[in-house]
Amino acid sequence: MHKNKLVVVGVGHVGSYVLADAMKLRLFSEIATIDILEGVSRGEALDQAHATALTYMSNVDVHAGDYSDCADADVIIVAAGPSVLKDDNNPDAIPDRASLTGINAEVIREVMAGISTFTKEAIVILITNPLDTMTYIAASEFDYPEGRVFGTGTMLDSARLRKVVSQHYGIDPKSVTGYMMGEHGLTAFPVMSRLNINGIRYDEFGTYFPEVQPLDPEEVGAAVVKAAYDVLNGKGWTNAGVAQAAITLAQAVLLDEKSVYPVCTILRGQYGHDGDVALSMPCLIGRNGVEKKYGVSLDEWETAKMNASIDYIQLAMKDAKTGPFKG
Ligand SMILES: NC(=O)c1ccc[n+]([C@@H]2O[C@H](COP(=O)([O-])OP(=O)(O)OC[C@H]3O[C@@H](n4cnc5c(N)ncnc54)[C@H](O)[C@@H]3O)[C@@H](O)[C@H]2O)c1
Repeated sequence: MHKNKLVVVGVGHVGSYVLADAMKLRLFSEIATIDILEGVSRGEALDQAHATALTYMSNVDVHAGDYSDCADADVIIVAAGPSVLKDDNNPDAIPDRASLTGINAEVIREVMAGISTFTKEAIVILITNPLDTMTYIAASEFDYPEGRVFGTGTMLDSARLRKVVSQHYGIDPKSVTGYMMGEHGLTAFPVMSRLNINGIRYDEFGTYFPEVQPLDPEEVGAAVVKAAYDVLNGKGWTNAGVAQAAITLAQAVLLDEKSVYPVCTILRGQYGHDGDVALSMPCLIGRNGVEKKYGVSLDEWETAKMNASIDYIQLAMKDAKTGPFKG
C-alpha cells in the first residue's frame, strides 16, 4: 500500500515549523528530515517522534534521513539556507532577500543535486530566498520536470494582502479574494483589478463600504511588503505564515485538489517572457504540481509593476549566473 511521504530539507526556523505543521496535517505516514547540520535534523525529528505518543497526534514515522529518502517521497519541501537577519541597531531595517543570492544559489544547487539523484517524480516546493531565483535554478538546471518544482512565491504575500484589506474593512480575511504577483520580495505588487470581497469588486468598494477610506494601491503594496519586516524585526525570523503556505500547497498536491494559488514558476509565454524569469502568478495545483498557469491580464499600473518586478528578479538571476545569464 502506498504511504504518503514528505521530506523536509533544511529544518531551521522555517523547516522545523513546516515539520510541526506537517505532523498535524494527518496526511503523511512518513516524514524524513535532512539538514547539513545532522544533529539539528536528528533532534527535530526525534522531538516530533516523542510528540506522537500524545493525544491528537497521528503515529507518523518521523525520522532523520538523507537524500535517498527522496526516492519514494511524494512531496519535498526545501527551506535550506540562511535567511535575512534582523538588525538590533535598526528596528526599521528592510534587508533585501536578494542579498542571499550568492550563498543560497550554492545551497539550492547542492540540495537539488541531492534530490534529483534519487527522484524526478516527487513534487518539490521551494521556500528558500530569494525565492524566484532559487525556483528558477531548481526548475531549470537539473532536468527536473518543470511543473514538479515550484516555489511558495507570493502565497505568503497574498495572505498578508488579504489580512491588510480585511483589517481596513473590518471583515474576515477569508472573505477577501486577491493576490500579490511578481517577486516574493520588495517588488511584489497587489493585483487591485482582481481584488474583491466575496464578489464585490475593488472598483465597487466605495459603493458598498462608503464609510471606509478608499484603498490606495501603492499604500497597500507597501503595507504588505512591510508586514514581513514587522515580523522579522520583532522576533528575528518569519516562519508561521510561510510554513502554513507550504503545507497548504502540499495538501493540494497530495489530495489532487486542483486549487488555484499564486506560486512561483518559470514564465512560458506569459507577460512577453519565455523561459527567462520565474515569478508568481495564479496556478492550478494538483497531483502533478503546477498543472496550469494563469497569466491573468493586468491593467496599466499592474503591468508597469510587473515589468519592474521582472527586471529586479533578473538582477538576482544575473548574480546567480542562471538561465540567460549563465557565464
Ligand atoms: N518564501 C518565503 O515566503 C520565506 C519566508 C521565510 C523564510 N524564507 C527563507 O527560508 C530559508 C530558511 O529560513 P530560516 O529562517 O529557517 O533559516 P535558518 O537559518 O533558521 O535555517 C536554515 C537551515 O538550513 C540548513 N542548511 C543550510 N545549508 C544547507 C544545505 N546545503 N543543505 C541542507 N540544509 C542546509 C541550516 O543548517 C539550517 O538548519 C531562508 O532562505 C529564508 O529567507 C522564505
